Amino acid sequence: MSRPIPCALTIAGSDSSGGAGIQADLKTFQELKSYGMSVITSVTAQNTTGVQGVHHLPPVMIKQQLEAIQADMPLHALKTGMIADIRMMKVVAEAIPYFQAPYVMDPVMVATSGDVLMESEARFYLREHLIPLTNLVTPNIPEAEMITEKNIESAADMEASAEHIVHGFGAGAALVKGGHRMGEALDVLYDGKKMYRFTSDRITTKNTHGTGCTYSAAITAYLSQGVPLEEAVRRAKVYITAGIRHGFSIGKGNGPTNHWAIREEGARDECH
Ligand SMILES: Nc1ncnc2c1ncn2[C@@H]1O[C@H](COP(=O)(O)OP(=O)(O)OP(=O)(O)O)[C@@H](O)[C@H]1O
Ligand SMILES: Cc1ncc(COP(=O)(O)O)c(N)n1
Repeated sequence: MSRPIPCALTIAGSDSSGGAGIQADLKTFQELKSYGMSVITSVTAQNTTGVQGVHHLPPVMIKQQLEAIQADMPLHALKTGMIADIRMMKVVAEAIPYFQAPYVMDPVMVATSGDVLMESEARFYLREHLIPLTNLVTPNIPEAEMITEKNIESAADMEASAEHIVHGFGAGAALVKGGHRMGEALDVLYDGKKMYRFTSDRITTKNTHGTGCTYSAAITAYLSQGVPLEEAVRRAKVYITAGIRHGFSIGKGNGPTNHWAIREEGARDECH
């Protein structure tokens, strides 16, 4: 019998410049050979310099998109990115259990440019109602600090934060990303039993628009193919590191990562 086609879904905002959000996720799914689907939460007018405008879709339209997929499409893993307010989060929280597929949450709060992408009071809803539904949450350091209300200054603090997100808030696993620290690019994964560290050399570049979206989309793609969590993160780290290394100097601000970079680099394993 032939294997089913791996199907992955992103529930996120649209980035008109194509480097982050829905566009980054679909490019990543495609590159990693999972069939990509999308539920759009908000449309942003955005480029490499920042976010110029945001239009939120009515929650009923988000619900309709989710129902359209539930009614007809197979699904093997899903992720969420930008979900700006509580009304949208409620619709998503109701839908997730019906998919019965691994759920990866990128808790998008603020863009690289500093623009706010989630209402501040929504973070409590996200923490109480969405995090317990996840198989994996992928906060960067400021997001992990926001969730746990504790400062992170060291690698040990990152590990404590990942444990807190799992045991304190009910995430299936937590990947705390160190892109915002100096030194090597260290991420820590805690799966409820074991702690793992993933590191790569820090690349000097300003082209990091969409790194978090792309990384979580790569993890989702691998999970949709049945790859176990730790291995999915390991492979996704290789993918995002290549993407950052070959990022595009386009636009006047922070350029996007390169979603096909892994083809240039081959399967070189760059993370340890
Ligand atoms: N300059 C860099 N060199 C190498 N790896 C990096 C660099 N910046 C970020 N990373 C890696 O990219 C991945 C995304 O991490 P990051 O902390 O940037 O997420 P994020 O802040 O959510 O991303 P975004 O920029 O989309 O908000 C992590 O694996 C991180 O270690
Ligand atoms: C629609 C959308 N979703 C997510 C991000 C975060 O990505 P980044 O932090 O790299 O700007 C973004 N800028 N836009």
